Amino acid sequence: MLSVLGLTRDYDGTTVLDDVSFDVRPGRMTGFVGANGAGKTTTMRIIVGVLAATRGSVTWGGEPISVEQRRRIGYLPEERGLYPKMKVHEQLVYFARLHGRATAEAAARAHELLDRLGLAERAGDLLETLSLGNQQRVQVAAALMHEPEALVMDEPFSGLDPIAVDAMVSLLRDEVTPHMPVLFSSHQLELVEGLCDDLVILSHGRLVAAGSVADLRGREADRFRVVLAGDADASTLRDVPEVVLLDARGPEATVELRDGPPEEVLRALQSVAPVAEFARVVRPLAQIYREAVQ
Ligand SMILES: Nc1ncnc2c1ncn2[C@@H]1O[C@H](COP(=O)(O)OP(=O)(O)OP(=O)(O)O)[C@@H](O)[C@H]1O
Repeated sequence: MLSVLGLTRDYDGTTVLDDVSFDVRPGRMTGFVGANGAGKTTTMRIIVGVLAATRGSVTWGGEPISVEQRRRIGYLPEERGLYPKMKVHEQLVYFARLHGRATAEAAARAHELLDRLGLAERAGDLLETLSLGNQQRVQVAAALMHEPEALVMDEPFSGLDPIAVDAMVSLLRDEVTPHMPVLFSSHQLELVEGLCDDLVILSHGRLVAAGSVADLRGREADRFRVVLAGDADASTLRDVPEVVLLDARGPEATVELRDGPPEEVLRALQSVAPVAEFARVVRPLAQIYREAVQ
């Protein structure tokens, strides 16, 4: 497990990251979200070791992270870091060689990754001749070239079209092993929602929420939407002792379960009126996010 403990970073006396602690659990995708300037890039840079913390630490497996461990992280930097005048395939091999990979092995891996990302035909082209979205795909391939043991990716999906996002998501899913912690920042909440298991939310340099998406949603796990059949008035559900009626409009209502498993509650509701629909309310991630940063 990769963890940050009490991370704090000051710039010229201004604290931009304030006592931030969270875990990036292995084998799970952790989405890292927060408004512009919240401190995500700063945190990621500290994790990979290109920026020093003012206070706090980064650990891997419970021990302070070593230089060697940091080399085994696949990092996608925000500022990107490819050579515009170098050919795509050559460039990927070069990055893998920097990580000590043999040339033949690196060449095969580069072909495989370019193929997975739909860029096989561009292998021999100069990077600068690719569209920005395609350069982004090459950047992701570069981060994966040395078969990293952890991934830290700063907005890997920004600027990608939906097809490219799908290819990237599928590639990441294949690359993530059960031992691999993965942290990626994004402003695309629907994407994070579909992809991540855990979520870390920063606001103004402070941690406001961290945990599994299921847990963060679970705060309202017992909230159900009820639609009564016909034009029955849902306000009559006020008399059902098993629920608290939160909202009623025509035949539709939102209720919170007070007592008992959902099947029993449904039976209690049906004793008042025929029920056409009874479904747990799942809060969209965007709502969890807005509530957390408010
Ligand atoms: N080199 C620097 N000198 C001074 N302030 C900096 C420096 N780098 C970052 N900051 C400040 O630190 C704060 C956090 O920035 P950071 O880039 O970590 O945020 P972020 O969450 O990644 O934002 P974004 O979503 O826009 O990428 C911002 O207020 C930024 O202006």
